[in-house]
Amino acid sequence: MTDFGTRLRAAMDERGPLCVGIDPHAALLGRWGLGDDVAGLERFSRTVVEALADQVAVFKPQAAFFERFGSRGIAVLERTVADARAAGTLVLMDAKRGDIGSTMAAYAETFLRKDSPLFSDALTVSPYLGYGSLRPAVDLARESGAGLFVLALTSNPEGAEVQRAVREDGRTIGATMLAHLAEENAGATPMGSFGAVVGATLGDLSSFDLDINGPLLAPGIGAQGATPADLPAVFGAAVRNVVPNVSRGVLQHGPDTSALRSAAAAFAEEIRAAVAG
Ligand SMILES: O=c1ccn([C@@H]2O[C@H](COP(=O)(O)O)[C@@H](O)[C@H]2O)c(=O)[nH]1
Repeated sequence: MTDFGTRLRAAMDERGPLCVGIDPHAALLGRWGLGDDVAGLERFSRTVVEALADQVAVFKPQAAFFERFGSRGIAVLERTVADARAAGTLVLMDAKRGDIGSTMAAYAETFLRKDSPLFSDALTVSPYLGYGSLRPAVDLARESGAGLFVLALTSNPEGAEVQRAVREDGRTIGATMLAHLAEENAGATPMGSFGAVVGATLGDLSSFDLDINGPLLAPGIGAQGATPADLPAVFGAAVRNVVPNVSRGVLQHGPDTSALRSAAAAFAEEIRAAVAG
């Protein structure tokens, strides 16, 4: 399979970079007139995929909202991933896995082994057991043509306590993660498969080197207060590699398919205008 960085760049060029989250919050299920149950979960996820698959580069299912229903929720997640991929849209599984290396290998098998029912084009991972603990996921992603998004500078205010902590060598933890990713992506064209999560909510990030030759997933637009117009100021020259994520900001317009499509199209247009400068 062509590597994830190449497939993502092609999708971004063709459809624009918007990533829509599939986050079936209980409140959203209620707002859509659905039950907070497995049937509601399935209807919600199906509707989002059918409405938006041709319009977005990436879907980002949030695993937590499926896992809370146990094995039947996981089955819905499997079908959602399969439907999205069959429709030609990339799937970034937001499961934020991270553990000691030997356990990380099992998480990697779940989401990054090609014949797994939850195989996804990319996976979010947490490096806070040490970047090296992610090695089994990096290796399997390379083997499978998949990608990773490593939590570097998250969109929530609490993240700063960890990510902006300064190491003995004077670098912050977040900057260190970005440097690891730049190493993974060295020499890749058109860009590498190993991305960073960097919140769109964070204001000026010019003290960080965001030039990792890989994608930057930017959550925080919409419900968390950031807007597409913020992207150039936050990301500077790296804005070309930004994959902006919107979840509730789009999903709140369902279940009406045309309202979902209009909301996604409006975000996509705002992002296009902001990135074009
Ligand atoms: O730093 C991060 C990393 C991940 N997320 C996830 O993105 C979506 C955001 O949802 P909104 O409804 O658009 O706020 C959600 O799944 C988070 O878990 C993040 O927000 N920040």
